[in-house]
Amino acid sequence: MKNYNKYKVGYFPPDKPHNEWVKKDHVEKAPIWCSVDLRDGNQALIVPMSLEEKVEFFKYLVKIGFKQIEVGFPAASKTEYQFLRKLVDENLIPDDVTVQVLTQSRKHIIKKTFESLKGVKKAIVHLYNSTSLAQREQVFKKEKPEIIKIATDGAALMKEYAAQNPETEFSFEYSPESFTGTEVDFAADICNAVIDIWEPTADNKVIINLPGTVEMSMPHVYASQIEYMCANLHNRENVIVSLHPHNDRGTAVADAELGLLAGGDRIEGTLFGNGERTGNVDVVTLAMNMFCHGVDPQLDFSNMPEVVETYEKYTDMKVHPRQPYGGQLVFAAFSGSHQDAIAKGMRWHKEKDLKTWSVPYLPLDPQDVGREYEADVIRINSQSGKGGVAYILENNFGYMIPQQMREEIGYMVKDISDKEHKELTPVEVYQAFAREYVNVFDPIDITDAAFRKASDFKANDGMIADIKVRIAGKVYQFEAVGNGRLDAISNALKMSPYTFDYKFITYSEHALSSESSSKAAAYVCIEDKNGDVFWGVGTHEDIILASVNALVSALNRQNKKDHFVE
Ligand SMILES: CC(=O)SCCNC(=O)CCNC(=O)[C@H](O)C(C)(C)COP(=O)(O)OP(=O)(O)OC[C@H]1O[C@@H](n2cnc3c(N)ncnc32)[C@H](O)[C@@H]1OP(=O)(O)O
Ligand SMILES: CC(C)C(=O)C(=O)O
Ligand SMILES: [Mg+2]
Repeated sequence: MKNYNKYKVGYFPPDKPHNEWVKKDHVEKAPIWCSVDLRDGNQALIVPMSLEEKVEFFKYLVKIGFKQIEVGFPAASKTEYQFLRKLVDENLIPDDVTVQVLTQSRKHIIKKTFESLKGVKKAIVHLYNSTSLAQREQVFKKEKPEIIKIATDGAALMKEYAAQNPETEFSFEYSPESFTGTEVDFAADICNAVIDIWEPTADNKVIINLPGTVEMSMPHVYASQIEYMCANLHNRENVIVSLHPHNDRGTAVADAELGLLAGGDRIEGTLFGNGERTGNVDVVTLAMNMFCHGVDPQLDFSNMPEVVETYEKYTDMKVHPRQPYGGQLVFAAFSGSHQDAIAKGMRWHKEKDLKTWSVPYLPLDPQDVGREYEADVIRINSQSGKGGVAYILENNFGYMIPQQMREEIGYMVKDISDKEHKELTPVEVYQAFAREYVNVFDPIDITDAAFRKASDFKANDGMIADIKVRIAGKVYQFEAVGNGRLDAISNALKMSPYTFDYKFITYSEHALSSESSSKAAAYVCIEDKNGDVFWGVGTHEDIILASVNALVSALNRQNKKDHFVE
């Protein structure tokens, strides 16, 4: 590709990173979560949310469990301002939730921001100014001390306004915006200058937010920057280090996870990663990654379909079908070997009554996020296999297909999908199976069967079958003896003028639990003299008649109509 040499690394990692965090292998506790859906997410929408939409989305974020929510940039627009006023005036902010607002470090904007907060019980005021080399040179055209002054002037002003509004419990947050393109020692200097003005205490900590405003490096570099900041911030014990990764390189989640290992305490992100350009870090993925490591994320995504629906409704964005945890297809297995392993894994878990989850190919139990095994997991197309088809027939329709029969049904079903070039629904799978194997009564149909004990028969369970059978349109009556009812029927059928060349290979039966509790299903396999096998399935309220139907189905599959042409 041309022009690669137009680019160079634009970040400044610490000279001697300790990278101690590498020794940890997972995030051990939930961070403080702050949703920025209503601010960073909203400012990136083609049409930002209306006031009513923001109110509804706010309520939903509260329902999920966010305790800190950045509700907007009140100085930006009337809607933003009025939205905050509505939350305050109509008492819509629960006592355990703190709203956060963003402000540039400019006098009139800070003033307006504090006005918008009048009467609120608790609030985080979030101040930012850009600190990167590129922004200093190209946008602000200022040297480092002047950039520090922008931050400290704003910080001092915020302290004044807060003092004038003692009815509100204010917390302060500062972001060296464009942190990832800022020399780490300068980032520490500017943050420390702000911290020194705010003088945090154990009762009133400040938040230093270190944004990956533009994601510029590999995640371990961002984490080493976070480690450096944690080691060099003044009054660290009274500072909450917050991370705000964006996803320009597609690794925001990794930035956040490694950043937490490196000392971060708090995460700012959005549902499904909505936000500027490629988005903010996806809080759903982050939280669910913790969940799948056995850590309570302190956010509730147990009804993921509802989360997706709500997100799509208010942002007018779509959740990608392969979006981790939330996408429509993230639990779906179309391919045969995956289906086989999942079906066996699910059975294993059920039989062993396991308390921890380890089903192959399913890192998460779909039911834990409100998804269903039947509809979401095993799906059938031309890549599917016998295990998947058998799973569908058993779990959706109650047919426990014998092992030896599965491969034949698997190929029959996937051939249909291949020919029609489409996914088959469970009902279509069942219909194909039923059409081909179950109660096939043409050209042979036993219309009447009666049994009586054969008193002179040597075997204890000797039976006589008296059957009426229609074969290719003609009706016959035969009577024969056998060592059981099915054997007697088979022998009676062999009395017909047509040659039926077969021997029994296998027979099995079970109650059909899902279709009807009073029905039974029977499976018969017969083999001709060439070694070709024919399966048939029978269902009936009477288990004996189910087995008769299975035999007749197998015979009909062996002997098509042309067999009976005289
Ligand atoms: C990474 C982020 O997401 S940061 C948040 C970004 N979000 C938004 O900007 C959405 C809301 N913003 C707005 O509605 C508007 O930008 C407002 C109302 C805040 C300000 O509007 P305006 O003053 O008309 O315009 P604008 O934001 O372009 O201001 C640019 C000026 O502010 C300065 N400026 C920009 N950001 C900051 C900052 N954080 N602190 C101090 N000054 C700043 C610029 O250097 C520029 O200065 P100049 O006038 O001397 O050239
Ligand atoms: C305002 C800041 C925190 C921001 O959104 C960013 O840097 O991405
Ligand atoms: Mg951002």
